[in-house]
Amino acid sequence: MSLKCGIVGLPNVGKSTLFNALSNAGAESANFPFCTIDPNIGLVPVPDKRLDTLSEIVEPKETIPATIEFVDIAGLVKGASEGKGKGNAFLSHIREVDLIVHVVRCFDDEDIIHVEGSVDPERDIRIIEDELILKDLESVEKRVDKLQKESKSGDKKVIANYETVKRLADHLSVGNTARTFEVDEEEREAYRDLFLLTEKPVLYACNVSEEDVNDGNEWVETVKEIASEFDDTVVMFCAKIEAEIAELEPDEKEMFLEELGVERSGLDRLIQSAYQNLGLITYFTAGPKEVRAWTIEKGTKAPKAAGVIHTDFEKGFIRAETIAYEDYVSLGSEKAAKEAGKMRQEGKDYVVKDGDVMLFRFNV
Ligand SMILES: Nc1ncnc2c1ncn2[C@@H]1O[C@H](COP(=O)(O)OP(=O)(O)OP(=O)(O)O)[C@@H](O)[C@H]1O
Ligand SMILES: [Mg+2]
Repeated sequence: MSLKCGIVGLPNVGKSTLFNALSNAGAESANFPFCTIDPNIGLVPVPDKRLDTLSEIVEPKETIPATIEFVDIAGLVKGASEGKGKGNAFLSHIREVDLIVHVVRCFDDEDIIHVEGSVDPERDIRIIEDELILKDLESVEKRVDKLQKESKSGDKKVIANYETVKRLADHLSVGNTARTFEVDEEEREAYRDLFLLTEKPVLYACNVSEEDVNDGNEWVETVKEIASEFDDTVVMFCAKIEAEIAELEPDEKEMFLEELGVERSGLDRLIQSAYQNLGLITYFTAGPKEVRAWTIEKGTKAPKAAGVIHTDFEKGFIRAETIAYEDYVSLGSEKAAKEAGKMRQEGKDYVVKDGDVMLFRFNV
């Protein structure tokens, strides 16, 4: 399972610099996976200290991190929803993503052209949001027309759906996002399959100057205020620094970060936030051949989690031998955890927890 994050924003705000840093960072992390699927799509490893710790204990042949997919989408301009600047193609790329990483320019630099002529995160966010809303409105209006025709049949369900989408069209047309539209699950059925752009969760990535990378600036505060309204996450980073860090070897990277006075790079924080925002958690498998992080959605039960490794594991699931990450590490080995009674036998209704170290028993 690979969930996609789309990097979205105005032109020239640092999207590609961020994407390149992400891809380089992956290429570097030695034994696994940055793999470029397309110049603009990359599988990026999710940094996780726990995986490194397990690996130090087990000393496997290979260590394999979880990954998420990032897509670098070309800059959107005002009028994109009417096809300006290849807007329609770019907007359709956004349709395919699970999370929008909205890069906002929060740095001043006369040499770097800003399409709107000045730095103003509030205005910039609004421009992008408006284009997404307009595109959604277009899809919803088509649905309104279709359901209006169909509702002539007198079918109660169709009429109810028609009323829902009409209400949604009104909501969007005054500049609101689909996320703030109040509906219950049944009503949402009327338009769920439209995959509206403004229903997707957003993570704001504030691109600041080198000087502001530790303390931020007023522009970042503005973005935080906007984001707080919908509980969206804000991550601050400097694309320029990240591009430099991505070129470094892992030990050089640590030294560089220490000099900067930060523990994790902006990129690492961004990847981790994206992962969390997608509602994803990690469980581990740990053996001499490989120590590996696997991605599941929060709330996944053991058989389905096993199915991420192999469909046979799910079909023939018997039980999962589970050790919590903390127990594994504090006791120092699988064997010690087992002897201390910390290995649990979990059945098919067990909801897998973040950090569980698991061994699946199954028959085929
Ligand atoms: N934090 C920063 N400080 C200074 N310069 C930066 C910073 N981030 C990016 N830049 C510079 O801004 C310019 C535009 O960056 P980039 O090409 O990544 O933008 P983009 O959003 O991908 O643009 P487009 O939408 O046109 O593809 C580059 O010259 C880059 O080096
Ligand atoms: Mg670009």
